[in-house]
Amino acid sequence: MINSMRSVRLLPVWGVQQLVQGHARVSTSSVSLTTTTSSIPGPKCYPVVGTLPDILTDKEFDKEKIHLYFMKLFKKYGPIVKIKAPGEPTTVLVLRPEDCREILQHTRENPVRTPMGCLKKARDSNPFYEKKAGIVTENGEEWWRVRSKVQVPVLKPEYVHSYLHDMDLVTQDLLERISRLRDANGEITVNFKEELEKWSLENICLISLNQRVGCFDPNMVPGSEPDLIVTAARNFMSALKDCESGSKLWKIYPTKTFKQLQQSMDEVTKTCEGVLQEIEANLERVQSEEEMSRHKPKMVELLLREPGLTRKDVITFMVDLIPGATETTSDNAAVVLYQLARNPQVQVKVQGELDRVLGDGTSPITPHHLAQLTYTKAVFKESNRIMPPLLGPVRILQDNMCLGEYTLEKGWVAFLMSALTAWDEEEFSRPLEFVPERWLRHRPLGSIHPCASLPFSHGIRMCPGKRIAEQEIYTLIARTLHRYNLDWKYGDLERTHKFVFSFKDPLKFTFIDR
Ligand code: HEM
Repeated sequence: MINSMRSVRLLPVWGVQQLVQGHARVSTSSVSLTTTTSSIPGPKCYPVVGTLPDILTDKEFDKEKIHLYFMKLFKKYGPIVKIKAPGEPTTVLVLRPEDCREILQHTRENPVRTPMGCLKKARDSNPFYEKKAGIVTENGEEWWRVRSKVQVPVLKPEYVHSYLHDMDLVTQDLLERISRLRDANGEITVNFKEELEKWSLENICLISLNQRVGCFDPNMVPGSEPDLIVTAARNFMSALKDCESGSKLWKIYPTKTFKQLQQSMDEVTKTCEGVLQEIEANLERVQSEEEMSRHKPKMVELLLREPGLTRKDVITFMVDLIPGATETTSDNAAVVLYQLARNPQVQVKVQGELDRVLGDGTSPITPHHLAQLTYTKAVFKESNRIMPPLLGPVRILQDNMCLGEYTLEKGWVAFLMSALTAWDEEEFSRPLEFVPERWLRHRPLGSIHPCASLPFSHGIRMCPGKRIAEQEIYTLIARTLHRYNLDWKYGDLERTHKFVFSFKDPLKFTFIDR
C-alpha cells in the first residue's frame, strides 16, 4: 500500500517556506506583551500616512504577494500586529486560532464586515436597488433582515442536494470538453483557468438563474441571450475585482472600470429580473394540488415564498451569488486539481475510494455516494488549508474588546489571517506538506483547532455557499479522477493575491485516460 503520509510533496515555494521553517514559530511567548492598547506591536505609525512608510521602505514588498508581507510582520512583531493605512481605520492582524475564535465569538451577534465599497456605490447609483446593497455589502439590521431569510434555502442539505444531478451533468460536460482540448500527450492546450471559470459560472447559474446557460456550448452565437448572460457575468466579476484591488479612484470619480462595473451589474440585474418573471409565470401555471405536491421548489422559488423578502431582495441575492460563487470556486477547483496532479500517491487513494463508491461510474452521482467520500473530503480540506482562496475573515469591532493583554478598540478592523494560521507549524505539523490524512476523524497528525483553517469563515456570517461549493468540488474530483490520471509536468506554480488568491501562470494539466 502506498504510504502517502511519507511520500507527500512539499507545498510549492511561493515564498512561504523560508518564513515558516525554523524561525517562524510566532507566538506570544517570544514577544514581550504590555498592557496598554497603544503597545500592540507593529510598524511605526506616523500621523496621516500611518504605517505606510514601513511598506514603502520594504524593498521586497509586492502588493500581489501581500501575504508574504503580513507573514514578515508576524515574524517580527508576534501574533497580533497593528497597522494603519492612510484614510483607513486601524487594523489588527491576528494569527493565533484561539485569538481568532475570541474575535469571532465577540462579534457573533453582529458580525460587521468591511463593505465592498464599489458594489455599494454601484447599487446606490441604480434606482432599482433603492439604496439596498445586498448581503455581501450591507451590515447590521439590513444585512440580517435578508441573511436570516436566505440562510435555509441556500444551506439546507436537502435543497443543495436537489442541484446535484445537474451539477454532475455540468461536470461531465467539462470532462467532455477536456477530452477535446488535449494534445496527443494528454496536455491541455487552452487556458484551463477559463474552463474552470466557465464550469463554476455554469454551476452557479443553475442555482441563481435556475437554468443552464451553456457556458461550454461551442456553438454559442455571439450576441445570443446565453452569450450576453455569460459575458455580463464575467465582466461583472472582473470589474468588481479590479475596483476592489486597484487604485480606488472610483471613490472620487467614475473611472472606466467603475463604469464597467455599473454597466455589467445592470445587465446581470436585468437578466435576473427576467428569469424571476419566468419563474413566477411558471409557478402560476402549476395549478393542481397534485402538480404542487410533485413540484420540488428550487432556491429562487423558496426565496420568493419567504415572508419578509421582497422581489427586489431576491433579485439582489441572485445577482450577488454570481461574483460570490464563481472565482472562489474555480480557484478552489484549480488548487484541488493541482495538488492532486502533484501528489500521485494521494490520487491513487482517491481513485480507490471512487472505484469502491461509484463502481463503473455510469450512474449519476447521488448524495449517498458523496456521503461515503471520506478521503476525497479530506483532500478538499487539505487543499483549502494549503492554498485557500482568501486570506481570512474580517470583522469591524462594534465595541472595545480585550484580546489577551491588549484592548482592541471600537471601529478597528480585525483581520483574521486564517491563510497564514494554516501554514503555522504551531498549528499543523509538517505545515508545508500536502497530507489529507491529517483531516481524517482520528486526526493522525494531531488535533486541529476549529479556527486553524477557516476558508469559509465561521458563525452566522460564514459563507452561505459552503455546501454548494463543497458539492461542486466533490463532484469535480469524483468525475475527473474516476476517468483520468492527472499529471503535472512543470515546476511550482506561483500564487498571487488580487482580492482573492489565484494562480498566475497557465494551468497546464495533463489528463491521461485510466
Ligand atoms: C470555495 C469556494 C468559496 C469560498 C472559499 C468562499 C469563502 C467565503 C468567505 C470567507 C466569505 C466571508 C464570510 C465572513 O465574512 O464571515 C464568503 C461570503 C459569501 N459567500 Fe462564499 N465562498 C465560496 C463559494 C461561494 C459560493 C459557491 C457561493 C454561492 C452559492 C458563495 C456566496 C457567498 C456570499 C453571498 C457571501 C456573503 C455572505 C454574507 O456576508 O452574509 N460563496 N465566502
